[in-house]
Amino acid sequence: MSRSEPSRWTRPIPLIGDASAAAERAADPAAWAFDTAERAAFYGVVGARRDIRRFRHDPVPDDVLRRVLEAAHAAPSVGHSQPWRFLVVRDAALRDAAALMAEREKLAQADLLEEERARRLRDLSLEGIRAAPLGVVVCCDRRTPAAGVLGRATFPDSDVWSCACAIQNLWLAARAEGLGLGWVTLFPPEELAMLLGLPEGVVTLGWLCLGWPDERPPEPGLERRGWSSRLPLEEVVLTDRWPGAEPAPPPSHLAAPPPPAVVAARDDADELLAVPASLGVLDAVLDRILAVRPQGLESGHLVLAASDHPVTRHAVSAYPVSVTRQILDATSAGTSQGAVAARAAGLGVLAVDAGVLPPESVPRPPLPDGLEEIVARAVKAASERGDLAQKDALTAEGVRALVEAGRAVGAWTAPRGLVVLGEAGIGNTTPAAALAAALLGVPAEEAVGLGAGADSAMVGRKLGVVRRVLTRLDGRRDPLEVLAVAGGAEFALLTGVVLGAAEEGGIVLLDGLATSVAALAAVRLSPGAAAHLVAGQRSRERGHAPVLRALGLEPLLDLRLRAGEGAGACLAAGLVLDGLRIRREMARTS
Ligand SMILES: Cc1cc2ncn([C@H]3O[C@H](COP(=O)(O)O)[C@@H](O)[C@H]3O)c2cc1C
Ligand SMILES: O=C(O)c1cccnc1
Repeated sequence: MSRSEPSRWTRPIPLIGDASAAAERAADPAAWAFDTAERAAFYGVVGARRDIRRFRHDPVPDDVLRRVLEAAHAAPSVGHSQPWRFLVVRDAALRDAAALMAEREKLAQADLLEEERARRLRDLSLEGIRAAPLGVVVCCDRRTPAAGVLGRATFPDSDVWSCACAIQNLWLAARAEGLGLGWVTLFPPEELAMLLGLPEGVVTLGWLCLGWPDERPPEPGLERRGWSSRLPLEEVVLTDRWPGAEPAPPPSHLAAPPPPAVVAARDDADELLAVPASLGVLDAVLDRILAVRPQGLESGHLVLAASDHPVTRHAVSAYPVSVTRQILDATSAGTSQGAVAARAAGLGVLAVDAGVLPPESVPRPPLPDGLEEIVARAVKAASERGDLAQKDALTAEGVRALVEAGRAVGAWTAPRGLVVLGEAGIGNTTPAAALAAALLGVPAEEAVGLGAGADSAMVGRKLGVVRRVLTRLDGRRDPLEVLAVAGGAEFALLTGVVLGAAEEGGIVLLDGLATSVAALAAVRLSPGAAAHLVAGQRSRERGHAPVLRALGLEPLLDLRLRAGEGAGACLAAGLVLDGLRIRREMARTS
């Protein structure tokens, strides 16, 4: 293919927004700083901010007031919600009433203190409320439901913190202007709200006295009066974990990609002649892949693990057990849905028999480089199988052997490209649901789905089995134990594949629920594995979405598949390989 292109295209500079280039940012990460004198002025203001208690009567010019209020309004707020309202109180009668309220509260609180502290509190001057020409009451309008504001659902009080940030901005701006500010919170909040006529759902953060200061204290007043003193920085800055906290768990030998690799992948993407992140979810996935594997990927393998499941004796699948053998044989013949999808995406196929009866009728291409023997030994070690309801799916020894065999398969596959996971096993959506419920700590109903086509009576039986497994587990979450009690051979093997591939710096592409729970078990064993995972799709199976959420992964495709065999992951693999090719071959700018 001959392409004529200039050796380098010029970088399109956006006419709005951030015009900086990744190359500029890399050349001098500190270039966004203010100059030395400006920084000194800023720290000067921060260091000279004081809580002012004595004020002059001179009026504050409107333009100065506007500037400090603009600074307050420039504060950060949760989800950019701007929950603050600044009530500027000029009415002397209102200020008198507020001062009286604060004085009463001060005396009431002093009565509760021991004598020395009480005397100091009584000495605290609240005269500023009357004397300062302005009161600014910062109110927080809390009437927006927390769930509707980005970032507030988990920290419902972050709207009030935003208002505190506004107060700090106002305070620093006031100091820079030479104004004094005193923050008074000695109010019963409901009384202050009543005085100002605040509606239900609007709260105050106290009263700010604002005016020209009639004192210029070199250090904080409470410090000067010996109320307290500034702690040394070393006492308030801690490292990593709270002193005396439980020692951190031993670090997993797998680590997420180092930050420079993540930034390098982003820098590289910035050079493309394309709208930044134009490929959306795919671009985010490509960035993650290239952070782990800067050299990229051009092909890969579908690792399809298959196994029988004694749980089928409880009538939990709409299909006979013999179908598993058919899928595996069709995979060997290159004609199963998963095998064809793999071929279409340019992937090789490793069909792994983790315990399927009867013996094959189509000869299975043996696994390469001694993996066949490793897997066969593990399958033998894991020959004791259970029905989940009464007996654990596997023994602890069986799980260990299968994980280790999977690890060898992953380690072989990862250096050769994408590691695409697939599974086959009639009945396996029941253990998949049990694993999901156990690892996520959710009830059976949130994990059990229709599988290959259950009716409601069958779903009821699946629920019954999963509940019994969860009862037997009794809250235990150790991943290897969970795999033994609630899993099955292909799950343990695929968990190992994820670990082995991640240890080799590979990228693992997940399919449906079964492959994703196997990956979740791997991540619970070794959190660093998470950086190596890509969610190919979100399937229709009930428990799949919560498992992907727990893995922190956004799926590339959402086609309501219920295919298994890695078919969805292969479709996604095509997309990923195309995306990587686009990154490699498209025009770059400088
Ligand atoms: C013909 C056929 C081909 C499949 N290929 C994958 N599965 C998928 O369905 C099975 C799990 O669903 P359940 O738990 O309901 O049995 C697994 O083999 C899975 O890979 C298939 C299922 C069938 C019937
Ligand atoms: O979620 C899946 O991958 C799935 C669903 C139904 C049957 N087999 C697999």
